[in-house]
Amino acid sequence: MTTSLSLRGVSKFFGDLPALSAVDLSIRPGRVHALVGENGAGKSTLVKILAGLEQPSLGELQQDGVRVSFATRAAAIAQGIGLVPQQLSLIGEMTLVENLIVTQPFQLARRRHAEALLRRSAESAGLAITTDVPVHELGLAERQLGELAIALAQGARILLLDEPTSALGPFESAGLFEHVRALADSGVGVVLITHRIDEVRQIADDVTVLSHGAVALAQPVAEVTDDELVFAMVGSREPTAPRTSFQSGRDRLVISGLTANGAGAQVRNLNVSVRAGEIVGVLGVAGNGQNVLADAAAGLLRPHSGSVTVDGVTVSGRPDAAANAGLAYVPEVRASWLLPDSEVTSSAILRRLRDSRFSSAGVLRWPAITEFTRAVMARHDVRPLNPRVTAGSLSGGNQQKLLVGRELDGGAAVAVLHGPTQGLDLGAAAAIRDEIRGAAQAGTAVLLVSADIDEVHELADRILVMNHGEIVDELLASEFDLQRIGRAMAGVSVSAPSSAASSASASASSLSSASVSASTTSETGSAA
Ligand SMILES: Nc1ncnc2c1ncn2[C@@H]1O[C@H](COP(=O)(O)OP(=O)(O)OP(=O)(O)O)[C@@H](O)[C@H]1O
Repeated sequence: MTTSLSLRGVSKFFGDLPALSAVDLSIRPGRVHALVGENGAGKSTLVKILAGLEQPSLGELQQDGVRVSFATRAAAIAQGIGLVPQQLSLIGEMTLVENLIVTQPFQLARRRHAEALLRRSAESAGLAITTDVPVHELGLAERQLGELAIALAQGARILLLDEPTSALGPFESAGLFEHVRALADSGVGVVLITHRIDEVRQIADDVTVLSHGAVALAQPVAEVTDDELVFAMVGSREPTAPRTSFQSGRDRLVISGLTANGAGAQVRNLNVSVRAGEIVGVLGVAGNGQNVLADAAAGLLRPHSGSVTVDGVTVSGRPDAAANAGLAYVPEVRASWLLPDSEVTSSAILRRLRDSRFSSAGVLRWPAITEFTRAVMARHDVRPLNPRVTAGSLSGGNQQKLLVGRELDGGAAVAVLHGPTQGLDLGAAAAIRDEIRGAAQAGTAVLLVSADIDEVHELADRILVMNHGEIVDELLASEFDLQRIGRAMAGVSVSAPSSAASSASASASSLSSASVSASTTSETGSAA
């Protein structure tokens, strides 16, 4: 059974601030509707209204042409509205089956029934999921597919996907889109929030651009050009500064013989050093140990063997020592490094609690903290510029700007950045890349772990490729070769004979097309 869902003249105010203004939008069976717009444009708010998590201040929802209201998430689920939120919502200690049961405890009291339902829903959509381990042991891509399977098991006929690909590499994104396309072809209506124009082209039938809460453009994708989309999203901007060439400095981050276990992955015998002023990019299909490398480099994981030093100080397994040695860290999951329920001030000084400017004799100095927070927010364009709002009320992109800004401010010795621009719009991503270049210019050694090949291409002086927990290839920026990187990411030996290379050619060509169109995005981002 199919269903359509629309918003008619919907506005949403938080206090006096309008997050949405008189928005019309229709989601139709069998069609994928892309929702794009700058950070803070109102995309997540719109999706939350469709999902029953927020109520419109004005206007109405219609399902199959009839006025409806979803007072709660459960009410929307009952009407077939599935949601995969931006911050993944699964409970880490539970399996996917248990996560499904807690959403519908009455209907799914029997575990065997819930498990069969989840498996059946996943299989019918071709999703490979693991149902018998706690969710925190799954990689991000697997969790995303798990959320999708749960939405289907709940009977979703409309799927709301809030930036499902922001932390995924091109392989996982392509895989996810295949499933989404198949679901749409079976009659499901899909809303996809994304910042990437190549993704709009790849999968969407219709596109709506939100700008400052209002609809700036709404058209079938086939009838709109990239330039029109970019202009509707960002207007016009100054070009970003190119990276000046890297002058070799001393080793600041040294990882020697590192073997460690982390969330669902292992790294083996890694040797990486990053010099002052150097940006080393790490690429790999998600789940191949990049997050373990990043956590270990930040001192958060105790390795089985090997060590991590920052300016000669051993920091492995010692996050305090890492912070004292001047290590900045932006983890893949930003929620773990911010305090969403507290005012932005708390998140801004989280890593500076012992700074004498902000506390003395155990007493916090709030005027200084508030002033500092306001300055961080202003410097990094975090909106709204109000230190008193909770960090969790900031849009996803503004949370990311706060986090990256907080970490890079103050001249770090080493910066370990995992997906620093994920979830950012073109302008904000360009600003963060400028900050990363600026930090390197000032002598910070940067380890940049990213799923975004274009970003690594644009920033890195050297590129490492990871597969199955090992570094399988290393290239200088001047040796950048997409086919070679694609083969290494796909686990095909770099010096593979042509028969093996041809088996990887499908992945390499999908990589290539992802990147060609993605480079359109970043070029427009910098040129627009
Ligand atoms: N619960 C809330 N309380 C106060 N303001 C909020 C709340 N939720 C959202 N906002 C504000 O509404 C505006 C729109 O936010 P929203 O999260 O919808 O943007 P977005 O387009 O999804 O951004 P992003 O791309 O960064 O995720 C922002 O200014 C945000 O700060």
